[in-house]
Amino acid sequence: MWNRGHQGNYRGNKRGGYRNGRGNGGYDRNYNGNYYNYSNQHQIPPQHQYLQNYNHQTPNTNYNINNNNYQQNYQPNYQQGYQQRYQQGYQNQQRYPNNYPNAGYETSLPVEPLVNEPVDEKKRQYDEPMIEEGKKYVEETVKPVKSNKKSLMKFKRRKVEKKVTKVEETNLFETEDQQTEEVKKQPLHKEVKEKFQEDTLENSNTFEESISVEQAENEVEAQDGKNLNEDLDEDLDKYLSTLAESDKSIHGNILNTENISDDDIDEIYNADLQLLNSLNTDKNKKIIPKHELSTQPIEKSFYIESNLIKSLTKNEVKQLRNQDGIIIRGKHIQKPILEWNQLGLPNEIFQILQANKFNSPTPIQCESLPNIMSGNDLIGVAKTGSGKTIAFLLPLFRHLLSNITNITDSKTFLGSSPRAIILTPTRELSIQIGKSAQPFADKLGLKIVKCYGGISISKQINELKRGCDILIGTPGRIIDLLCTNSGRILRLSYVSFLVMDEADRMLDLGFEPQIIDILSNLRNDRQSLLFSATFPIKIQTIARKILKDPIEIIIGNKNKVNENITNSFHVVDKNDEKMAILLKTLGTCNTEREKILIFMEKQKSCDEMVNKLISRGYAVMSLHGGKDQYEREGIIKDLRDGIINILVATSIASRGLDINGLNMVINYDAPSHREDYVHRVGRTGRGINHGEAITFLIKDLEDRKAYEICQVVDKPDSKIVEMSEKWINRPREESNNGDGDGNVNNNNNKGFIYGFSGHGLERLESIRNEAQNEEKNKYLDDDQKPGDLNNSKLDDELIDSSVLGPVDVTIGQNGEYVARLEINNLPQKVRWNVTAHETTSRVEELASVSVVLKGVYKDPNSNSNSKDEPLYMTVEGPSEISVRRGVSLLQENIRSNLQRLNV
Ligand SMILES: Nc1ncnc2c1ncn2[C@@H]1O[C@H](COP(=O)(O)OP(=O)(O)OP(=O)(O)O)[C@@H](O)[C@H]1O
Repeated sequence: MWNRGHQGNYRGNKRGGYRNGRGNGGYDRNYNGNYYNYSNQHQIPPQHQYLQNYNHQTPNTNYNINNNNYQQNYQPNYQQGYQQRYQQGYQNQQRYPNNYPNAGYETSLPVEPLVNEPVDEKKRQYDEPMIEEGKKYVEETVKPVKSNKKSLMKFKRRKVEKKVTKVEETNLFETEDQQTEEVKKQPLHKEVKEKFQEDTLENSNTFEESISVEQAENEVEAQDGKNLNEDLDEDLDKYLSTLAESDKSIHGNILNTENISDDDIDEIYNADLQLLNSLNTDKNKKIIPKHELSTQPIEKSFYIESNLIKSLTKNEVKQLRNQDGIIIRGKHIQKPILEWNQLGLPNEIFQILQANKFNSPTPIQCESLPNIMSGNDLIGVAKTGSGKTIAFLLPLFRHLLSNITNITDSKTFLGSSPRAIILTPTRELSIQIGKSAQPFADKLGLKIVKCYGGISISKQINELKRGCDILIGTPGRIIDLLCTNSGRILRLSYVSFLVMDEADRMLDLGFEPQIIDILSNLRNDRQSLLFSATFPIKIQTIARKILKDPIEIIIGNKNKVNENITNSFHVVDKNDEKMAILLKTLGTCNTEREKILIFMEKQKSCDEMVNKLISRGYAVMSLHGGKDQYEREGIIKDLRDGIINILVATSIASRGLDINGLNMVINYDAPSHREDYVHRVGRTGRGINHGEAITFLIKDLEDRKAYEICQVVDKPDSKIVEMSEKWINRPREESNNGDGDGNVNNNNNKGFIYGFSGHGLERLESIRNEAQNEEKNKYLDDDQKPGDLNNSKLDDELIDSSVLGPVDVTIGQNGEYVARLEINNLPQKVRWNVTAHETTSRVEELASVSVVLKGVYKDPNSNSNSKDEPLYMTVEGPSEISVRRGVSLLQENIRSNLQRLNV
């Protein structure tokens, strides 16, 4: 019985939840009203007391719905698990009332535990008090309410007729709390509940599809949005449900990808664009509707040099710059400022700077502020935590205050015409920038809207309809919004100020086309800024295309770790040795007061680490791409507020996070690339604070990682220098040139020695490319390796059209969807690239599929009798959409590599 009920709830949860962006398959939100992930065995509420109890209570609890034995695993633990999660949910509802607007109302919780399986005696002594407490609470306060799909539809139809105006009314409330309270009192809620109970009684036998009042309200809320916005026509509704469907499929699939390393799952929406294009319209490409660009003159230059700055001689300026290791290039460069008052900032801004105790500007601020405020485009590269955000925010505000744009609204346009846009690669960074900008915006009367994936698009639409001066967001979601309702919700034609933060990351992820798409909707004469802490050479080239005659400012040694951070290393023989050292390290920290960020490579490892640390009494949570946006924000807030002191995360937390008191970063799994190292450890030692970074490296296995780290750490530890040199001086199987016929010669074991001398960064870049090639070699059979690296042409007919053409998706034995991509006949470089770990793991991550390389390479020109199948890749996933998406990402990679080779 309970199984059926539970399944119904789960399904209803997914269906009800996705509309408001919460029900990301697997998060038992409706069930317990909080962020509990089925796939995480011991996801914890952020109370220390509870952390400890929890661990003892259900050490073997397994709620992993991916597991085929899910029901078996789940059932025995249901009783205590449900009670625990319920309590956890209740605690969280109290802590985050705004996240749980229906807290205190009916929930879908069953009144009675539904199973009576014997509970392990050992556990019972821990469990009983909590079960009793939970049971009591449930009996006293929670009423069971269920309905079914039919009743929901019936109810929704009635709602549509009534044209509710709830959202407009709620805007009148001053605080969110007040709003929540008032909303509860409104007739809408009463009506929702009554109608639901009525319908529920009528249909109480239909258990399978039961959904809760909360879900129903969510659905109705989404519907209300539609009623409110009569002008949002059917297209929008269709569009939203399309998004929701893809959301559902993507997030549902995330549960299956706990082993992926989630460098950046944030950009899932970016990669979804293609998918959305095909789903949303019959056209293949989603076109951003064009708006007429504003031609109002833009005032960009506000800076007037103060007398003191005027008096600085060239030599003095040079000396000042030398002290901070500043390199500055470009035309019409301004001298740096030394004090805030040399900028002519409005009083309101000045007051906030004072309130924040930002007594004087940091070097990146000193150099960039006068240059930006003189109207220049600018590329700013400065270390993590060096104050780049203020360096672009202050000129942005100044720009908006001086450009009072006259926005002409046509009758058909319903949304916002922001005047400034800040693009970020991740949601977290959007939130972080929004947080820094909000106090200024409040004082200056400017409206900020944040738009990023993972949360309800309809809420963002509603926000945009109320106006926006500054749009902060990730490219994928912004494009979605630009296309929404035929471009009547958001247009960028009035944007005169563009910022791209962590720009290298955005471009590096391969989202250049999306960015170009967005930029093509902006005025050409806008002012553009680009900021980052790392700036690899290849990205610089692209950046220069986007900006006009930019001034380039590089503070300190670019791509280097901030010197406020002490870097230390533990070289271990085996992975297993790390845990003991970690515990010893944590033992020496005051984990009650200090905050620590531990980086791991995989989502699953993060969750496992959390369990281990909880069992030792630490207040810890994990953060990775498998968690939905609400959850991620809640976890960061908990760390910020000191509710937890340790966060275990994948590289998703490596950029933008600015947490006060975070004084240690531990790279339990070392990062693969130098930029990642810089950003990860840059979460500590921010502003004027000192930080500590500890990195574990495995002897012999991670020499290359040591090498990467040595490039960005000032005085690296002798242990890792040794590893790094081992990598540099490694005997290396040099590729032979082949004989031109595709036949492979024997390898010569030529020693290939790189030194540090030579051509600086370019030299290092070429070494790095070599390293990447080495990695690619691992994926290929011996007879594939050497070949002709310059072999760029192959007969067209050898490239089977099935590689780039439509691919069949079939259903496998276990109900999974599978597609096959023939890659045997592709040129070697293209094969290497598409099979490289970086490519496949990114595709797996973005499309929530698994990509496997199969078969063996067969020279298309030779008549081999081998029975093996020629090299191919399989893309496997739980939905056709995800598989097609995986295939199209791989094809895109192949296509761009073929183009590069000029095939
Ligand atoms: N002039 C200043 N004086 C003192 N503190 C400052 C100043 N400017 C910024 N800060 C503080 O320094 C910290 C780091 O700033 P910010 O987040 O802008 O760094 P960042 O350079 O963008 O780092 P990252 O590249 O890691 O995102 C923040 O807490 C910010 O409030």
